[in-house]
Amino acid sequence: MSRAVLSIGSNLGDRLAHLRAAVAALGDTVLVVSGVYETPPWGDADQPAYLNAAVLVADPAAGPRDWLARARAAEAAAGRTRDPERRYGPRTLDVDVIAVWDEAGQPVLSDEAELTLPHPRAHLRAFVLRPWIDIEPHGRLPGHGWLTDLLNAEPLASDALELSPRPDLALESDA
Ligand SMILES: Nc1ncnc2c1ncn2[C@@H]1O[C@H](COP(=O)(O)OP(=O)(O)OP(=O)(O)O)[C@@H](O)[C@H]1O
Ligand SMILES: Nc1nc2c(c(=O)[nH]1)N=C(CO)CN2
Repeated sequence: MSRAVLSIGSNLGDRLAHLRAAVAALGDTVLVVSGVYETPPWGDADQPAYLNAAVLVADPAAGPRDWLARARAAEAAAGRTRDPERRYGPRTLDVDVIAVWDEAGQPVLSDEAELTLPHPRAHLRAFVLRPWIDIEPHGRLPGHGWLTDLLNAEPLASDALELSPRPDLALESDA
């Protein structure tokens, strides 16, 4: 059983619809979806606020590259657009593969440019860790430790105060 945590984010157009489209595109691989958070832009301040969430997915047949391909397909399904000139600029939908575990429950590590695991900036991003804690309160980011420790220490603790839970924006259509 390969398991993965994906981070989804949107700050252009109908942000909630884009997140919902991502969850729909992941189909029955989706085990749990976090709450939705409104988050200040990270890495490039001059853009609108994001909606972010985390999704736990599983598929006995999927390898790490399959999760990347599915992330890209989910972005395409939501009509991903972005400004190619801006590294951390606005986008209709971003789906990142944060971490993958193999069938034995061991974290998959990779330093390839096309798929780096765990995601090389996940430990710096409250907008990734906070939603992930919703669905795995005792989770660990491989190589970095407990999610709650990471989020409770500076500088992420300050960033976490800037995240707004949006319980009014449910992602699962049957929620
Ligand atoms: N864990 C990963 N998840 C998603 N993409 C990855 C990962 N590791 C490497 N990549 C590669 O990163 C490249 C850029 O991805 P993307 O456009 O989503 O980056 P970004 O969202 O602008 O920045 P960031 O990766 O910091 O969120 C992709 O071509 C992809 O192959
Ligand atoms: N709050 C927030 N900021 C970001 C996000 C995101 O999903 N949420 N994604 C980015 C892409 O690299 C850059 N900055």
